[in-house]
Amino acid sequence: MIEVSGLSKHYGSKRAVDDISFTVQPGKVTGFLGPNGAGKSTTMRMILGLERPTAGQALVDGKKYSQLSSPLTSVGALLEARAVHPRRSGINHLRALARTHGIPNSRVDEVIDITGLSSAAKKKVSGYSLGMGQRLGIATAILGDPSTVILDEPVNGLDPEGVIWVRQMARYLASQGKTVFLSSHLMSEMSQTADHLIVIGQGKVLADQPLQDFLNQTGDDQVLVRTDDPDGFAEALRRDQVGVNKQDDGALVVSADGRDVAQRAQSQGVLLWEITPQQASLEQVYMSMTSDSVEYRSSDPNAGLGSGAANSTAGAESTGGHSGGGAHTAAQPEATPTGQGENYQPSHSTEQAPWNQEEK
Ligand SMILES: Nc1ncnc2c1ncn2[C@@H]1O[C@H](COP(=O)(O)OP(=O)(O)OP(=O)(O)O)[C@@H](O)[C@H]1O
Repeated sequence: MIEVSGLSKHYGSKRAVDDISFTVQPGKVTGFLGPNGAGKSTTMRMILGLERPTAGQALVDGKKYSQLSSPLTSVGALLEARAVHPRRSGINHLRALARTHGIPNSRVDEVIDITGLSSAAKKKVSGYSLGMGQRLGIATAILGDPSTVILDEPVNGLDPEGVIWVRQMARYLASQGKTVFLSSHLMSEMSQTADHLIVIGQGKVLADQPLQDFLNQTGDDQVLVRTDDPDGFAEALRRDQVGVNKQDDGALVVSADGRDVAQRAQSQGVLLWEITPQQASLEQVYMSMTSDSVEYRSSDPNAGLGSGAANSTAGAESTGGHSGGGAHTAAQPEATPTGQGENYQPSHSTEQAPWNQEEK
């Protein structure tokens, strides 16, 4: 479990993280969501003892990171900084790390298998693709079979297969009772992975609730209706100043609640044979929630095109980029106490590894 209370981080006058409190529960995937610059990485770095808070504290299983006697077996992390020697092979990187905690080489083989790295394990890390680097990062994070796993933007830049793999891995770890804390600025990804969402914007917590509750925060009521006379009904609605959009298949999406639409249809003598409430997409709810806290905004999608210069104001929803600029790779915090191998207790077998199976 992760407990964050009154946590702040100021860089000069910049409040990167501004008095936030939340708890990340075990047995769930908790998505940590926010636009670029919202404060996600800074928060994660404070949880991992890589950044000193200006105020407040972050505890993992009741202790500050620096107080954990065997960090690798308590909390595993994938951060953005590249912490692997490029000329070292993946397997040697893992073995070296394992030795610091008395973790047997058999566990190294196990995580290589779990993460699908077998064919690349003996190759130098410098030759790894982004996806392979992410797999090695996750192998590093789970090496000590920790009860808490923190992944900062783990799907950034991955191909669809890699994205599905990370998703399955996160869900599997949660199903094993682990605390899984995953950051992303991609709503679509979170909607398929997380059970619980913590949304952050400009260093403040904007929402902390189950995914379903988040989804239920629909803004304006909208219903999809079907009728034999979509054009006539749409015209009548527009005359009454009710917003309506006709879809290619003839369905109408009407900005009103179902009862109102049914009454209007009745008064017009129009037969409706479908009325379906429309749930706002996670994207819509998120965009409206964070619209005031986007640090980098591009109002015109064509802005900068043709100038020959790269547009530096990347939109908050850009899928492949990251304000940090670099690829996300493994960063198990290196400053870890050593020689605590007796704490290592793998809790699960790698047989039938679900993350290596095809998504149904
Ligand atoms: N070392 C630092 N010095 C000064 N400002 C910093 C530093 N680290 C982060 N910031 C600023 O703090 C804010 C939060 O940054 P952070 O990287 O935590 O955001 P984020 O939500 O992880 O964003 P992203 O998705 O772009 O990584 C940003 O405005 C960032 O520019």
